[in-house]
Amino acid sequence: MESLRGGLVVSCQAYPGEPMRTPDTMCRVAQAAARGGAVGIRAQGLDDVAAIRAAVDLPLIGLWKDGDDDVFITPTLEHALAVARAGAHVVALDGTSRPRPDGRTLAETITAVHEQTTALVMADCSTFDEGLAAAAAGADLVGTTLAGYTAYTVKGDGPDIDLVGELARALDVPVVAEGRIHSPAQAAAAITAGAHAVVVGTAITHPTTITGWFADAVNGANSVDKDNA
Ligand SMILES: CC(=O)N[C@H](C=O)[C@@H](O)[C@H](O)[C@H](O)COP(=O)(O)O
Repeated sequence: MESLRGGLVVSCQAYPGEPMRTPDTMCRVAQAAARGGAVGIRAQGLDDVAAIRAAVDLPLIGLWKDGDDDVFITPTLEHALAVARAGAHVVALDGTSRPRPDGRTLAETITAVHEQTTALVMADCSTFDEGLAAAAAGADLVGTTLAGYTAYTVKGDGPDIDLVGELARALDVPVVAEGRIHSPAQAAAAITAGAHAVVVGTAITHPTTITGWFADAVNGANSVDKDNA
């Protein structure tokens, strides 16, 4: 936990069907992030977690996205235990108040992870109240990961820095800023707002999206040129 303080965690994830979705590729992306100054890695899936744990000597936040339910980030206790056994130092799981597929409460899930593994738990939340509830349920870290990704939250273009600040002021446990942090300035703003650590994924590790940002800009400039011609 202390080694994450004030630092950058890089989320290394590829999505189903994408060309980079292999554990070896994600492992190399994580190694590259480590060279760039990441203090931690966040990774999805048991194979990626195991591969990165073996190859990268940094704190590892693991998760397992599974299922079609609203709760899809490490949705059940069995998923959480598997992520811990794959080698994650921290298990990230859905920290919202929505019903979980296995019927367990968040508190029951966190307690069982603590009892059965040595892993810490990061609760991925979407609102201030969920952050408070997750800390009360025993989460070791509270993340803003799901802000804008639940039916009752609004997805802005950028990160929810206000939520980061509100949670950091209210909680004793570390708050992790995560979600739509797309620039170094936004990452710095999250730390200034009180985040213990900042997680950046897409803007560092998802070339398809980054390429799209540049392609859109170039295409936009092309049409302005044509309008002016
Ligand atoms: C909502 C959800 O499923 N978030 C996932 C959580 O692990 C990932 O898809 C994100 O890439 C990650 O949170 C990092 O965020 P960003 O890629 O915006 O920097």
